[in-house]
Amino acid sequence: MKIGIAGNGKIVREMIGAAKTVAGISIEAICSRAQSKAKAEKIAQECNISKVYTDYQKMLSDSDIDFIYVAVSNNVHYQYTKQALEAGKNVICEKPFTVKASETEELIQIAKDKHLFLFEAITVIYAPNYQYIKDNLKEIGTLHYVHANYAQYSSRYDKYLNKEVTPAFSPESAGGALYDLNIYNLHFIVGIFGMPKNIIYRANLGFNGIDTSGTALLDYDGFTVVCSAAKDSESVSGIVFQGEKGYMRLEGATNECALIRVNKKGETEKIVSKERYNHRMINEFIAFEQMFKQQDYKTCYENLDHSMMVMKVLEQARESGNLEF
Ligand SMILES: NC(=O)C1=CN([C@@H]2O[C@H](COP(=O)(O)OP(=O)(O)OC[C@H]3O[C@@H](n4cnc5c(N)ncnc54)[C@H](OP(=O)(O)O)[C@@H]3O)[C@@H](O)[C@H]2O)C=CC1
Ligand SMILES: O=C1CO[C@H](CO)[C@@H](O)[C@@H]1O
Repeated sequence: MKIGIAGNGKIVREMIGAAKTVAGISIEAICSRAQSKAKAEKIAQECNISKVYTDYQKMLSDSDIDFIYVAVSNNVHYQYTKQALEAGKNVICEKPFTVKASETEELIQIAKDKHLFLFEAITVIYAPNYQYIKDNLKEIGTLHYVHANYAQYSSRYDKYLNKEVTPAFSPESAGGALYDLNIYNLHFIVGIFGMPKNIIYRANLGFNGIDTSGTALLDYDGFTVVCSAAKDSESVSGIVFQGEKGYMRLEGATNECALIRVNKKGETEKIVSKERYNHRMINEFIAFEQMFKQQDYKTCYENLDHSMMVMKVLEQARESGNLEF
């Protein structure tokens, strides 16, 4: 799996560190807009990447590359991914897939038509602890309440308060708490329970109309799920599943899926900590490499069906929260 990276931001360094630990993956090139060439050059130098591009089309015509990792701001995921697929490259696209559900639908169709791999870089669905909860949730009996909360005071929020808007807080870049953090809760919940019957989103809007935090309510048969996320305040993050026979709690940030506590009536607490690597992105890159090596389009396209469902939920939440992008 020979990867060319589009982007030079915070996640790119993390991805390089994680992907480099996976056998079978190499990073061939990095591409940045001309105005930010220096940032890409610095990453290339520090991370030992041999090629730096400032022209995306040139990177797309590089025959040493078979995958593009799209790690630019959310509003340009669609454009970058579409161009890559049309150039015959497989793509790993950062979360959230696109701004609109119809864009994701179109990308999936192009990938299928061209028989290419298309992965959403979403840690959650590749985490062993997510799979554990999915497989074992029935142990706690009939569910009545689920609450997911991912609250992390953003390293960019102080700038935002000083009216310096980074992509993570910009409506033009499709940033905000729903698209940046609550997306992880939605992947987790939709991955387990499927499409909700009804979705509403109530946002706390900042001075530029971005949701700095907010809560989505997802109605399922017999129970409601609360999905909250905050970039403007810190709290205890996690997901609680409450059933008639007990409760299960995923501890910590939803994208980490670090630890599960299972408490069943009359039993001592069970702690589950399935195999984890020292970076949350390693599991997903192992899975991508395996699917590519085994030419496992079936799993890839099943995961795309899941991403598509999440995009529909995300879009309904955005519309219900009156977010202006
Ligand atoms: N999987 C994970 O754990 C994480 C995923 N992410 C995702 O990664 C992506 C990038 O986030 P992050 O690295 O934090 O963002 P940064 O704000 O650090 O970087 C933004 C990147 O987007 C580029 N960019 C911004 N606007 C445009 C544009 N109009 N056209 C082309 N490129 C543009 C910037 O390039 P330039 O320098 O030229 O402006 C820069 O490379 C997001 O989609 C985010 O959701 C982020 C963090 C964690
Ligand atoms: O996806 C993400 C996960 O964590 C980050 C914070 O550390 C977020 O900012 C980010 O966009």
